Amino acid sequence: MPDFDQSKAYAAQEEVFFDDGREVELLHFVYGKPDIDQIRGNPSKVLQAIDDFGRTKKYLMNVGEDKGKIVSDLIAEVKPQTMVELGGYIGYSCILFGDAVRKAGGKRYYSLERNPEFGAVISSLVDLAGLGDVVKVAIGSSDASLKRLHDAGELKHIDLMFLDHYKPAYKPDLKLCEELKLVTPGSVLAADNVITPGNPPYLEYVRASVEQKRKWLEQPNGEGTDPDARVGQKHINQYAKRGESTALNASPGNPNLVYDSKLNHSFEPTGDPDAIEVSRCTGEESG
Ligand SMILES: C[S@@+](CC[C@H](N)C(=O)[O-])C[C@H]1O[C@@H](n2cnc3c(N)ncnc32)[C@H](O)[C@@H]1O
Repeated sequence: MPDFDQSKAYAAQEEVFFDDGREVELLHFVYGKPDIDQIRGNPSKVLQAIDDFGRTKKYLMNVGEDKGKIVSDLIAEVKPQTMVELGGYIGYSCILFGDAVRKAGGKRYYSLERNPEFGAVISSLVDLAGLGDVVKVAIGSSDASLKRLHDAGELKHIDLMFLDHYKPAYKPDLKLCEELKLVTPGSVLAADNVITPGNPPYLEYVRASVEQKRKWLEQPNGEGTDPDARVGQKHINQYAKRGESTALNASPGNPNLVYDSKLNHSFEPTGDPDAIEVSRCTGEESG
């Protein structure tokens, strides 16, 4: 793994580091750039402008260049027709990966974002980057959006999924995708922040054997809809401001799916160590 280039570090994360007006401030910053006409229609230049804000103004919870490269390389290899991200924020990963999906010959990049203000920022910057033909932003809780897109027949299969939203929702949302047959053998998952802040329940699930997953499913009370206590309370509290429900869907998933799962070490845009877990669904055992 290459070292982190400190000259590219984002500003440090503050106690309150999102949903404090900085997302709209970012829009003014980007659209106020003297070279805005060169930025229009150019995904790399839009990303540069966002990085510029993150480095010189305020921290932004973007995937960043280093971890972003792991997923961009995966897109070039997997060549997904359909890619879904859970958690879009201001559109950094959406623009980086939406552009990579288009270059790899893919058709659709769905960005699922719960906060409507953030969703509006994503749409504005995606439009600025000229990616409106590939990207579709879906506003709402990820599980509700997955169900809605599936039930409408719009989302039939997920070739590659980037998980980067509410940490306790990674595992239940994956299980929902399994149940809806959106994730099947051939699907690939890339999960962000599995070290910072960490996500033990998700890692345990994608690394478990089919036998273990069948045993968990047989447990009398199931897993319930409360966040797993192993995911930090600090992360859970961050989303309390809007009074959004933290209840999780209780899908049984498909325990018969087999994953080949590997940790890829890298860095947050601040330089803090983090990793992306890449899990390839390689098969399905008969039940
Ligand atoms: C870390 S940020 C995403 C960063 C983005 N993927 C990037 O790298 O540019 C997490 C985002 O997930 C959103 N979020 C949290 N819980 C969600 C849920 N249940 N459904 C959809 N979005 C959610 C938050 O509003 C926030 O914008």
